[in-house]
Amino acid sequence: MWSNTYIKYIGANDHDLDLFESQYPISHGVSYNSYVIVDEKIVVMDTIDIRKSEEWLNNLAEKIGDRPVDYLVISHLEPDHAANILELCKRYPNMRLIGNAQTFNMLPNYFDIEGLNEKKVVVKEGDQISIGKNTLQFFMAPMVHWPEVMVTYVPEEKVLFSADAFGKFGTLDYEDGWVDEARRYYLNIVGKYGMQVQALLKKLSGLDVQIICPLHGPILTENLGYYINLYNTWSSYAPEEEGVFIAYSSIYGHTAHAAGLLKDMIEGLGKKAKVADLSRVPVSQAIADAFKYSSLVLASASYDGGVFPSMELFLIELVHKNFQNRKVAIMQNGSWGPSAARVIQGYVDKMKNMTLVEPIVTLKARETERNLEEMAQIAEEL
Ligand SMILES: Cc1cc2nc3c(=O)[nH]c(=O)nc-3n(C[C@H](O)[C@H](O)[C@H](O)COP(=O)(O)O)c2cc1C
Repeated sequence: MWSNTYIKYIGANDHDLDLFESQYPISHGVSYNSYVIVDEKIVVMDTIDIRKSEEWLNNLAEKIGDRPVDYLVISHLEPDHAANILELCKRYPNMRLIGNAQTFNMLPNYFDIEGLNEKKVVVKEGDQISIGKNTLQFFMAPMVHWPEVMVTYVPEEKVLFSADAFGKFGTLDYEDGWVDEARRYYLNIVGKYGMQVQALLKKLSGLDVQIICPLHGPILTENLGYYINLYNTWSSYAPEEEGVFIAYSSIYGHTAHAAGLLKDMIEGLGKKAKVADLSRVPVSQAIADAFKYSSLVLASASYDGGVFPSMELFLIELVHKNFQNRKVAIMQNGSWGPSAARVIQGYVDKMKNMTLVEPIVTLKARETERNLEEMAQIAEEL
């Protein structure tokens, strides 16, 4: 793990949590990162999830020995980073808490901290605090993805403490190439707030950042342009890759079969296509793939005069995450009164700048010759 003369990692891996934020499956766990800056003052950069308090307190003690903590910087109050604020206040009664006005509005919702008024140091955009050889400089990042979020820059080390930005699922002892789990993390958790992320990226572009210390996932030490470009793509709702994501919901398998045929047709034209069964793939994965590719196919069985539930959940999430700027095609299946397309279209209408590729394909169980012709047509146009 990267560290330098002043900045030390004191976080912990969680290999056992099943669902992050009670909804995202994390088969390779997650890390809760926390850092201590050991300078003339000792500064802790965020605490940690309650599940790893003991390990974190031991890590901190190992780095600072008997020296007391002077400051705790609170980047935001989400419990996976803030659960130990009260505990740290008890251990270090003279410690000051650094946050912004909104941090201190919200802090009493979580903890009763004795003497909070004397402990708090309220910072605003651009404020600086000297801690010895180094300086902490604060930049507000409201709604990335909580209202009180702020990031901290240490100009002397060219290090950015980026809060949840540039984070990912997966523990630090699991190597996976970063991008897939960072995409799933970003688009599901922060995806709705593209505009606010764009504002933060604009602010950061004026800083000489060479190291990014996020609150989940590895410290980023090289090739930062790659990560920043991806964040720029994701937050501007642009596709990352030309290709078609075919998301289907099927009860008996006919729609699944048609989705597979469409994939073959698209690939036959030399284009990239990926298929996902929405009843089996986690919706967070399907959301990440929908954002990754330039075109989306929504294919579903009809269900009780509407659309199959796994498709409806996916559509609700797409709208919620501000999904936009894509080509979209619709396929419905219904053996007696097809109703899926009407519902799907209602959701697509709520998304910005979507181009519907026609015709809408209606299957009545098995695909017909006519269906195959229609599918060939949408394969061409996607
Ligand atoms: C509970 C239930 C409700 C259904 N509701 C409808 C419906 O409203 N309209 C319709 O045409 N078919 C309905 N169907 C039938 C399926 O949509 C139809 O068999 C379709 O061809 C299934 O495609 P699949 O093989 O991809 O699952 C329903 C099936 C079930 C199990």
